[in-house]
Amino acid sequence: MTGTSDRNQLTEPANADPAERLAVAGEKARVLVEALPWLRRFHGATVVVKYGGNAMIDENLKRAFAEDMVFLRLAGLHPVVVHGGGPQISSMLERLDMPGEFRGGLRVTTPETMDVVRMVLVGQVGRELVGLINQHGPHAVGMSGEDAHLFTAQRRGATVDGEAVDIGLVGDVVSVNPDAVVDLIAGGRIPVVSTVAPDADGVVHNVNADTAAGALATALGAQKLVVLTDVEGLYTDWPDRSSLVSQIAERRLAELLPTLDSGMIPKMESCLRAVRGGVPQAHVIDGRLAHSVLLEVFTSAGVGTMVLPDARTERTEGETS
Ligand SMILES: Nc1ncnc2c1ncn2[C@@H]1O[C@H](COP(=O)(O)OP(=O)(O)O)[C@@H](O)[C@H]1O
Ligand SMILES: CC(=O)N[C@@H](CCC(=O)OP(=O)(O)O)C(=O)O
Repeated sequence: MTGTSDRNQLTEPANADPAERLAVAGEKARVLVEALPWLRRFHGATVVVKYGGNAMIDENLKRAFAEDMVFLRLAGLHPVVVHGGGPQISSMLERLDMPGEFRGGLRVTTPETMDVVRMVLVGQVGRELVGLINQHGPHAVGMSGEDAHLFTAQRRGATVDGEAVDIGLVGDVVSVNPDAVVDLIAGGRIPVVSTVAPDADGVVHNVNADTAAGALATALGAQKLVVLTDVEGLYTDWPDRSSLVSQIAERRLAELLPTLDSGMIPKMESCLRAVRGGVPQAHVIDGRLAHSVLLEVFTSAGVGTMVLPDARTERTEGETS
């Protein structure tokens, strides 16, 4: 392997002396043993992973992400991938010489834009992820919010400077029928979900992928929601780098939400929705770090920011994964 994944591996120089080789082997064993309690705890658990945006444009990171999903599956967990693709949609719109405006963090979606969103998310980004995962075996099956009533959307607007504005065919998820995802999980597959969704009249809407991931995690009764992004986690006083938090209670996050900038809003709303909906823990982690999902699930220190229900924050001192 090359590039980013290499830098994150424990490498052993070919000419290392025996003492050095023993030290490296000991470190590898320590890392494996550290995973033991987390393997036990999350065996059989459903973990919804939102993969998207800027963490999704590097080829090595994409391959590492696919490896992580297969690793989780083979370790006895049930990963469910919900993917975004904002940058990919924007670059396709640019190639087609079509406007690509965002308002209040959401894409203004005309019927013509919606055709491109659907084509890129379902036909391109979803297919590519499925292909990368399936290089390791017949694991991944792609689907969209349109399949088997998975998501029903309701048109929503955006708020800009306190004013409600119309942004076209953009929806919120108002109901989830997770049966098809549950069937795939029961069959040992890894569902890979693209977030376009029909409204009650069958008109397809563009749904923010963070929002959809939180709704799906709740409907599945997932044990974890993991949202990848392009920063280390949540900063309580962005962009002050000393304000990164490793753990935050639901109530404190709700207070903080109105102060967040647009990119972080749907992610933290999604984590809050999941935790309030019964998901025991939700995480925002750095997708620029190869294998960040494995580090989050299987190491005691974890990575990124963990959102917990208020009742659990005091009990989890020293416990992160
Ligand atoms: N409080 C905050 N903590 C962390 N990041 C923040 C915060 N407020 C705004 N951001 C911005 O949100 C961005 C992540 O959102 P976004 O660009 O939509 O992510 P992605 O492309 O990974 O979906 C970060 O790169 C950062 O610039
Ligand atoms: C309504 C809305 O804004 N939808 C998003 C859907 C994709 C997405 O959410 O992608 P990321 O997770 O990569 O940002 C969009 O059109 O860009």
